[in-house]
Amino acid sequence: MLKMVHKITHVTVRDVRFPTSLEQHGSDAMHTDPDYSTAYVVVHTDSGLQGFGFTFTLGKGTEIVVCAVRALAGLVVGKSLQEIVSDFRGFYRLLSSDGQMRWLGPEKGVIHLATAAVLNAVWDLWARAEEHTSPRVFITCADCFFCLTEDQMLKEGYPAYTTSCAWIGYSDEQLKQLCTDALKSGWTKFKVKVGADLEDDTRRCRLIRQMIGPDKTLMIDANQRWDVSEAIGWVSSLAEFKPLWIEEPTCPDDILGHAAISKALAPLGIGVATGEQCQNRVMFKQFLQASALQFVQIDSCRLGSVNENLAVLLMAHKFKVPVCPHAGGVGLCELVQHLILFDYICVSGSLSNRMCEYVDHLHEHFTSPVVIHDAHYMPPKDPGYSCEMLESSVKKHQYPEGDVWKQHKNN
Ligand SMILES: C[C@H](O)[C@@H](O)CC(=O)C(=O)O
Ligand SMILES: [Mg+2]
Repeated sequence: MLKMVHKITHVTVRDVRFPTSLEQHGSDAMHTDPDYSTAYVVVHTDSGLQGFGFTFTLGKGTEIVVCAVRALAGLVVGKSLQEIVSDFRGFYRLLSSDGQMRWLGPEKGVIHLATAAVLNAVWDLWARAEEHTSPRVFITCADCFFCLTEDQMLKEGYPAYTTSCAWIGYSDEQLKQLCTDALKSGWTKFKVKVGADLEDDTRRCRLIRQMIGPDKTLMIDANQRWDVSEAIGWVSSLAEFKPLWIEEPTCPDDILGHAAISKALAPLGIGVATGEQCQNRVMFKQFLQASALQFVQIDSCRLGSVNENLAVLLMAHKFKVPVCPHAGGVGLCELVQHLILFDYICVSGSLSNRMCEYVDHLHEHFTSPVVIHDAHYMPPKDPGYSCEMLESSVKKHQYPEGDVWKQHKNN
């Protein structure tokens, strides 16, 4: 129950970019020079309470999302938090179904990323107003509270896998060193980027499988590089390394293509995972209906914030398909940990074949960074949705005027 009304007075948005491409962090077969970035939103209220939110992008293009957030801001200013949360579905529709702006989507692309950024900030505001972490707010909303599973999360955390060892632009030496370090820190599940060159993929997968041994888990991620038949052939060639899944084997919109790949790879024991570029819940519904994926990868900033992610969690549960969220980028781990805890505590109650991605970059820029212990996400403790960035980091990385970018231009 909200103690105050919290009327939204204005919304600010900034283009914040990190030059991750310089060291090839985040690189894959399709995104060879990603600069991890956010369109960073602050929702200001008359009570002084603020909500922080963002969506994730790869550098160029963030300015377009910033424009879209500005266009949506008019729908938010003047509303009170109380009004919003008493009909959150109505508020979601207001943002996603504006008579003129919905032509830009609907519920896909830049306008949907902007919707996610604004709604993430509103969820953060709500959780702060309730002085809870977001899972607690979701749990309250869902009217369910399973002490056992919650206690287990507090003690053990939620299982994670790492993608940080094997970005496609990393050398074999780097891969070996990072994998050695990760094994020492207790990681048991590893994702390798593939898809540009089969010989390289074979060498890198062999290297990592040799290092982690036969019992640890390996996943591969092609980031949409192939067509359907190429995907089947390429992944079959890598089957000897026993990947649990092939992620984004082909165009993320090709639902029937994913179904064909799933069918072809099932006898090899390899599942298909996708979702980080799945536009909305309607597409997820069809992926599930067509048995086109075996692992659902929700994304806290691609879908329309918590609202749409909750819908996908429920559908995945109905279809008995495990959810293994996409995270990483900048801030995605911070947000998605809330969603996955909610999924375990209130929806699935299962850890079977489930794990959340973790990427070890840029957490130091957040006021409440994720806590990883023994390859598990430990539940967040600070009130909010963990979206707030350090003001000093925002100023330094704001594009193009931040010191980091001024310096970059001069080099
Ligand atoms: C461009 C991003 O780094 C992308 O490669 C991330 C991704 O596919 C993943 O984390 O999975
Ligand atoms: Mg991926």
